[in-house]
Amino acid sequence: MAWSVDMDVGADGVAVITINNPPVNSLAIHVLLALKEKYIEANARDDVKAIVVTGANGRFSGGFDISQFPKMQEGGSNQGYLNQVSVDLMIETIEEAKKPSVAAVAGLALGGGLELAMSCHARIATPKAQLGLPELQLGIIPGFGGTQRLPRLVGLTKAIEMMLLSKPIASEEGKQLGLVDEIVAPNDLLTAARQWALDIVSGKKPRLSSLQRTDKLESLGEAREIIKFARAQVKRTAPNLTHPLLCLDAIEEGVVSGGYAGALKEAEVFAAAVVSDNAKGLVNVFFAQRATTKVPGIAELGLKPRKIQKVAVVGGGLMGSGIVTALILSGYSVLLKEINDKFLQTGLGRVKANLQSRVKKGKMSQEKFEKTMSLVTGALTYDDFKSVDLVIEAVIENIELKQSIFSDLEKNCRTDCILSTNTSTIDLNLVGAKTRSQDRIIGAHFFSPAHIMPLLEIVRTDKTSPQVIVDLMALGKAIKKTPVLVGNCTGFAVNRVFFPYTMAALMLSDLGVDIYRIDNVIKSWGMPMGPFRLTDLVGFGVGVAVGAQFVNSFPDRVYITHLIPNMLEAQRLGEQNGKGFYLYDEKRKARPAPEIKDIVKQSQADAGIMPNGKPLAVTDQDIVEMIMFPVVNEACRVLAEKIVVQASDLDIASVLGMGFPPYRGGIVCWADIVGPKYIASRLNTWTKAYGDFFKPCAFLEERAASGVKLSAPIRDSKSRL
Ligand SMILES: C[C@H](O)CC(=O)SCCNC(=O)CCNC(=O)[C@H](O)C(C)(C)COP(=O)(O)OP(=O)(O)OC[C@H]1O[C@@H](n2cnc3c(N)ncnc32)[C@H](O)[C@@H]1OP(=O)(O)O
Repeated sequence: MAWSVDMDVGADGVAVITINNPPVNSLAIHVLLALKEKYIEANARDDVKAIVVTGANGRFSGGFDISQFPKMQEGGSNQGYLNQVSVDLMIETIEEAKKPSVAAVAGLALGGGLELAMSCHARIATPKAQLGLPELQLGIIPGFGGTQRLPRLVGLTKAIEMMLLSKPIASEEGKQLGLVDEIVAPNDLLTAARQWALDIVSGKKPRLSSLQRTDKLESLGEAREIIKFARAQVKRTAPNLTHPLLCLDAIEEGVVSGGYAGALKEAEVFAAAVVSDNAKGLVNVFFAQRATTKVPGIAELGLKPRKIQKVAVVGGGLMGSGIVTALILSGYSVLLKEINDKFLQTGLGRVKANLQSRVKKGKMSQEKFEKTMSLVTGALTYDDFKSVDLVIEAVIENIELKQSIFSDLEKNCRTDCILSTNTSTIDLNLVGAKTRSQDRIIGAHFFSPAHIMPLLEIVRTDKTSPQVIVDLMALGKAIKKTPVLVGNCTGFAVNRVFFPYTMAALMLSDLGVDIYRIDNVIKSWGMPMGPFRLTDLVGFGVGVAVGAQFVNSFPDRVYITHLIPNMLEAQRLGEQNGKGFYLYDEKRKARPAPEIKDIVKQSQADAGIMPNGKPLAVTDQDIVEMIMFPVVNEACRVLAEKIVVQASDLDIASVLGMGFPPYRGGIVCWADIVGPKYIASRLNTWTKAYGDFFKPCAFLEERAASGVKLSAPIRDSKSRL
């Protein structure tokens, strides 16, 4: 896209420099260099008294151009001028220039954008501007002086909060804190900024250099305490992350040794953070999230999503009521259909309870609750289905039942109505087998609880029309989900890729490794819960049913254990009845269940796979690898079969669907960082010792041998999509 940095010198002697780099006026290196050039020119020109810097099209700047990070992270380009921006541009060219600068901020001033504004001698903003330093969410730290100037403008406590939480603030709060000097209407922005700049020249307003200020900083002793407290918080809440601590190091250096020394420290730690694995992971997640709707073969068609106004949900169980909740929360009218009044009332009750929990938490007013609830209408027949644009079927996983519902839907809905199913296991071609509407049949696979989990797998068959895909993708976005398009196979993308997660853990238990140790290690590594705690949450009944699907579909690579059936036999159903691998109190807090020792021992004896009958000795790293590498292996199969259109889809799906730690970048990104060669060699070793469950697939072996990343596109295999 065309970019420019333009300068316009007015008769009043103010040079207005405008950054124009759509869509968010990001500060790519070439943009920063052009900005520097304009500043040098403005400072040299006799007809310029002061400078105003602003962004085109109502946005100041979204910060440094994030798309330039991956190349640096792969070593394809060094950081070059990026490391000099803080001193060379922000300090020497802008802040210390003889002519004053004022930032005219509309829309966004994030990251490097806000850092540029803070290098100016004043900031004028529009009421809706958003100001923040969200760099930490990308695994990096502010690198253009933000760690120094923000504490000097708003005080240490608030600055640390804004940085550690990557949380922007609006103009009004900025004004109260001292980050913004004046708020004006958008039409007055440039006039007000020009005037402020001239007032600095004439001495009516002070010329303030943020880096030199100390008036907002706490005393040294107090500042050290605040930083110490923040460090302890980071270590407790994000023990696997180092960049928040690096950020605090830079802040502390500035508080102790002055802003300039702090800026030098910041540049040093910024350079290290940019190439860290956490930054690689989080930057990957940033782009992966935005790439899911750019589907090759569909995006080029230029189809516009049709308007969906009314949706019918068939089935008011846990999933159905969660889906209804997600829809009405985004303002959709919904018909909830059940087979009898009792089930209908239960379903509506669940929707009500979902919303009431928001009211209780203060996230929703009573008035909004009533308005939202009024969007759902109950139905016991298909009489009103002619009025709906989309149906989401969410009944139990029974093929005959789904087939009969879909043939009813075909009879009762308009011919342009989209017919979707929330099935997580059944082949979509079977679901629609008794209809002639295959082109408008599609999977809408929500994750439980559907009104909370952010992922929506959109499953297409080879007959689903592109228009229907575009429509459902748009609906997904409208209800604040990240829609990921996947192909039709057992478990689709997420459940399929993660089925070895539990199986590997079960094998480790049969090998003699303590289940609570396994869960603790996996949790410390970054998953929200270990495989045994997850099994309890999902429930043993569901676990057995889903497990059977995988055993049927992929018999070459399953591990079958007696542990799960034995637990079921002992009436341990998981969270559902308060006892599984853990015991649960009324608040659902889990604690180990010593009484399962015998069940575990029995399973170990039945399996008979412990080396020489003794428990396997493993390190924590072995545990992580023996559980996560089989997951990588299955991800490779999903890539090879083109169940997803791009590796980044699997990354974001693993993060949003399974809670894979985003700072590890998603399953494929992480595997590329660890190295396919290492992963394949470990899997081969375990295959020899424990069988084909671990056997690396052809795709993984091939990529390991060729040195090509797993995430690199596949060129020659037949698509399943
Ligand atoms: C040295 C410095 O300290 C380092 C830095 O400045 S690092 C950058 C710090 N800035 C950020 O983290 C902001 C990141 N961006 C965002 O949070 C959001 O994109 C936003 C709030 C700016 C806009 O959100 P929204 O309007 O919903 O649009 P969104 O879809 O996210 O972005 C629009 C497009 O701009 C791109 N974009 C957004 N910010 C970008 C950035 N800083 N660099 C490059 N591209 C960016 C997105 O990738 C997207 O591209 P696409 O249309 O091709 O997918």
